[in-house]
Amino acid sequence: MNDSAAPRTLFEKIWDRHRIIEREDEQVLLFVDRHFIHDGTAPAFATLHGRGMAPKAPERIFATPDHYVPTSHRDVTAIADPERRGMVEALMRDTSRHGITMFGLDDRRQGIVHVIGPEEGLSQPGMVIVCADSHTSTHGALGALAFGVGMTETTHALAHQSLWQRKARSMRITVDGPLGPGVVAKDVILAIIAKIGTAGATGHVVEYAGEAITGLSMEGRLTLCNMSIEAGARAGMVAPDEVTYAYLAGRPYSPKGAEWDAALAKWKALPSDPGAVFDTEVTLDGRAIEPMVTWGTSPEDALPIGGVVPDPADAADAERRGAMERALAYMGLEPGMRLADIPVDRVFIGSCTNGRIEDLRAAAAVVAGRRVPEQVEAWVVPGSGLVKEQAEAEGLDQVFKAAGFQWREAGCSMCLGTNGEIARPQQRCASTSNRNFVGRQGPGARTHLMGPAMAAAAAVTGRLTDVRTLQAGG
Ligand SMILES: CC(C)[C@H](C(=O)O)[C@@H](O)C(=O)O
Ligand code: SF4
Repeated sequence: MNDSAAPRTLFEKIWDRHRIIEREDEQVLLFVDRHFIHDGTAPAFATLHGRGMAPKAPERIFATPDHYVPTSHRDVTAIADPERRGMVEALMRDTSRHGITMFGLDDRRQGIVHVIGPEEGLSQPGMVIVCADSHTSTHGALGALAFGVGMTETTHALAHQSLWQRKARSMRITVDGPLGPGVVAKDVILAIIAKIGTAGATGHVVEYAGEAITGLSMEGRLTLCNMSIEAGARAGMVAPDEVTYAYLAGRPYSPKGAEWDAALAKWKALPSDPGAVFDTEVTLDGRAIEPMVTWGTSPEDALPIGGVVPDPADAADAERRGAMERALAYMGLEPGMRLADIPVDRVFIGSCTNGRIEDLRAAAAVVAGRRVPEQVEAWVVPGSGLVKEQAEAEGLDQVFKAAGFQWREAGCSMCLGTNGEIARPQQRCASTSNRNFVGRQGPGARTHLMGPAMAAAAAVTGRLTDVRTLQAGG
């Protein structure tokens, strides 16, 4: 406990509460409240078993298969590729051997690990949360310190329910508001990364603040924190507030009754104190943010949809010019082309960035009464089985299917394509995921990142489109 009077940040408060011991080299052993695992975690269990060890606190570990699962069916034994089937089966074996809660393919709660943690109420304010996955930053939206770890650290976390960490620097990104009509969390985070770059937050834990942030729903905050890692941050977080508490109330693993009241009292003490000092401060004007799309092969290659493909000749230096030239060659784009003239072949609405119910509602609102042109293949992949169920209860699946979309089962799917669901070489995909790297959605596949309503607009027009032109007409 640290009761010192010096004002502290949210990050510092969580850090102080979880320190066990500190080494001479300043590494701190941190207690881990929650450990999420997915179907890529088998190597950590293999190491553990090789040493004759077992997880220390199986009740703090929660598992779901997401990266290797098909979204065309739910039958593990029918996964044709033996390696992919093996990854899912390994998770089933490892979790059942150690009594770890598993949301398997036969469970309606299965889904992308970063969707189901918040959805189940497992991710809570003030927690330290880890997972062998870079987008663990997502859970910071609840006011937790959540970060991705490698396989060695995962093994350590399984064995000891703690982790050696060096304290990161703190950064506050303040986005003043309000946001304009049609501008969503995805646009905010793409605008932030376009401004500070993919290394802009390296070595930092980011706290997002300002009217544009506090005005976001919990789902918007999850989208925002999800992509913190694309700015190089160790973690991203939003201070817990009434939005957070309303989201968590009544979720399956949220505290109940007197425990809820006690938790709430603790959570309310978490937000950064007035006068708390951050190592780095960044400010953006939320009113100036417009619907964004990426044109290149890095999340920082993002521009407002009203813009044109940039000219490498205008680059600040030779290195940037080279990178832009390579990106444009890969993307098959010419400088000066209007972004809104770029045709798409595929549309992917899903992922841990934008596969939640509000994302599907926003997309369906644009799709309703419209049709996907024949040459476009459009998919909706709900982030979890419960998101899918909710969407179906609201009739959203019918809206998508009537427009010509495929309505799929939950998983990572085309975000990364480790389950085999990829775009073909040179196919251009409007995608609500978080990475547009070379080959990310398949060898030679070209990814344009954007928000869910923007992806829906691309689906029904067959090209990148300013969604506001469709929304204005109702
Ligand atoms: C497979 C996994 C380790 C990886 C990650 O760490 O993020 C994946 O989820 C991704 O999005 O690229
Ligand atoms: S949806 Fe994409 S970004 Fe998220 S965990 Fe899966 S592969 Fe990674």
